[in-house]
Amino acid sequence: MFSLNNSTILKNSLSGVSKGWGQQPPRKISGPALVVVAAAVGSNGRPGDRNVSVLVDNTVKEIREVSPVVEKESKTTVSGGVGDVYGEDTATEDQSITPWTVSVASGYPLLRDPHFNKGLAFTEKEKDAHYLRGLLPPVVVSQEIQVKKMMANIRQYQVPLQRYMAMMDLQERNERLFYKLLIDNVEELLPVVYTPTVGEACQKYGSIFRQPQGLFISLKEKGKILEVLKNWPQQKIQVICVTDGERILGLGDLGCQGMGIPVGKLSLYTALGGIRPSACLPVTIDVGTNNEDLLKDDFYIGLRQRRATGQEYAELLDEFMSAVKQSYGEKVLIQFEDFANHNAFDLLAKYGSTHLVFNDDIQGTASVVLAGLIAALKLVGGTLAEHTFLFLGAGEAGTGIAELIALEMSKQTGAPVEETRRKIWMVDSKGLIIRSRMESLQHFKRPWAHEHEAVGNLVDAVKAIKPTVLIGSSGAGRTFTKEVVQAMSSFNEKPIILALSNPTSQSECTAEEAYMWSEGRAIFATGSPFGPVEYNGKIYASGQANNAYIFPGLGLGLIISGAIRVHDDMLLAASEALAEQVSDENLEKGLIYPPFSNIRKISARIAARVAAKVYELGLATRLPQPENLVAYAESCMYSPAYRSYR
Ligand SMILES: NC(=O)C1=CN([C@@H]2O[C@H](COP(=O)(O)OP(=O)(O)OC[C@H]3O[C@@H](n4cnc5c(N)ncnc54)[C@H](OP(=O)(O)O)[C@@H]3O)[C@@H](O)[C@H]2O)C=CC1
Ligand SMILES: CC(=O)C(=O)O
Ligand SMILES: [Mg+2]
Repeated sequence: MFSLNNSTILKNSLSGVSKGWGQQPPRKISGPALVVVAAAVGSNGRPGDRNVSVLVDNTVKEIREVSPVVEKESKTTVSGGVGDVYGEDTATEDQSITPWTVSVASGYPLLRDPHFNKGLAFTEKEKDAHYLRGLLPPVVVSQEIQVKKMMANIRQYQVPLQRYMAMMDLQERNERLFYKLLIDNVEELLPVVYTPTVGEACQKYGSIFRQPQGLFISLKEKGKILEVLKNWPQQKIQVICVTDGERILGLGDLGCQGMGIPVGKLSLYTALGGIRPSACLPVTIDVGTNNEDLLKDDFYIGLRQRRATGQEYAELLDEFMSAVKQSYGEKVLIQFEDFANHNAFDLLAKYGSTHLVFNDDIQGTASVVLAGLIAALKLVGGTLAEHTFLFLGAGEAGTGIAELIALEMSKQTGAPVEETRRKIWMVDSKGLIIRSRMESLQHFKRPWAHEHEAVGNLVDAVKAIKPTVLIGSSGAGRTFTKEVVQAMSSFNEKPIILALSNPTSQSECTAEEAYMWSEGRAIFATGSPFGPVEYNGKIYASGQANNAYIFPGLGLGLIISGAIRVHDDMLLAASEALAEQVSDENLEKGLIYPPFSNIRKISARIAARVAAKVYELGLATRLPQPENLVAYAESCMYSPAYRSYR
């Protein structure tokens, strides 16, 4: 679909084109939306196709108008007197028809277009101007009433997945209302559109699939990715979130069904970071799956083959990265999400110097955890370098966080990073990472292999290392046992314990367990949200250590400055900006993150700090630098309020 704002047809009136149900005769309009739909996927360049010129923002653009193949054969009329213009009713199952339509987005199609639909909020004037009379009941309601009604509806669903589906339905029906709902009720709806519910949605994505919400690029599209990108209705893309579905949260390989993750992340880019929805493109690269259950599942939506690896994988990714740059330019931000670590680090290293890329699991998580630690120091005292860190899980999240902490320590103390890394220890599935294991370690674990005797499990590692900070990033649930938390609490007055793994089922421990086993002393945060906990008559609220605090603001900062590369200093800037948003009041409650209810203000501040760093590093292309970056960032943010249609 081509969505053309404030457009007027220049030439080639659409009168020769068949009209679909409820479409109006062709006419000149200056309304909200001239939408020309050419949804004939796979029908490129057939005889009968022609180009149509339209005026978009004072520029003449050519679009391809696709002819229906069976039009000539379908003169019959189906019962009820409705002309079977497209032949779709009379065609037999073995005849081909083309699913195409060309329409002006008024009348019925306007109600079916999620970008422009306002539902019951169309005004009387709009109903007249846009052929909506009779298509809607007489009432005209405000967006606020619509929000109230939708929230009441959503709250009636007890099952989280039903809430998720209700939100997705809304997004496909009325995009602005979806974002208004999400922005105004962010703390309540974040767990619905994001972790933990999005995890279950991905597991069941095949069963609940209704409408494509992003681009599926599989091995079948090899050699054609540039064309595939053109099938997406929007062409002014600023942010892409891409996954290959191999490490979806802590749920493992979900193949093509990982699509829920880029869709969810990008809805946060809009709701939390103010990036226009039409500028966001969710992508799933499908190279197969090694998940046997999915391969056997009738409802699985992806390629039914085991994962392609090596050159075949690399070539598809390479074609994708080139096509993206060619289609959207140098400054499109590409966020890698939930790739398995054997690809994630390599992709980041490979494209980090040629594209504006960012790995959320490695870098975004690092930035959010560092922010939480900077805030936590106000509660426990000392500098970063005076603390000792132990990670359970030495993958993308764990080693990414560790590296940023070591970098920040190095900046603060002047000591080389090789030295500051020694304050950080890691346990993986084989025990403590130590020098004697060096030969067998993946490259990203090697900097963390310190001299020590072998330690086989977490509780012994805690007792041996005596960390002040324990961070869970293993994806393995319930690994912070009573013994582990009690050991941490035996030598720390206020142990800092972060259980980062998602979704809730994979959390290293629950909030209740953390407070109970530490006798209320833990400074605790989790990747997925937990409600407040009462222990010994006192209420404890834990924060959410999730990269959702960082990537929307970081992305906004990169975009408003026209950044061409991501640099570690930008991650540090984002951490500092986030840590500064933690108030004394938050800290008094034991919270090391500010509430999500303020997230748009927080994102604007993060964006401003990141943009300032982009300018400072000479990586900005939007010149001159705005004087007040916070105000500028706020002014650039998407608002979901309805627009008035002429
Ligand atoms: N809160 C947030 O914002 C974020 C949370 N996460 C979460 O972090 C988790 C891990 O993600 P990521 O780092 O990308 O995953 P990786 O697969 O890259 O790393 C997982 C690591 O955990 C280790 N591990 C797995 N099981 C165990 C176990 N039972 N005991 C000890 N170590 C174990 C693995 O060991 P080995 O190498 O030996 O196999 C590996 O080192 C996921 O649940 C994810 O949802 C991720 C990003 C952001
Ligand atoms: C939050 C996130 O990015 C993850 O769990 O993978
Ligand atoms: Mg992730």
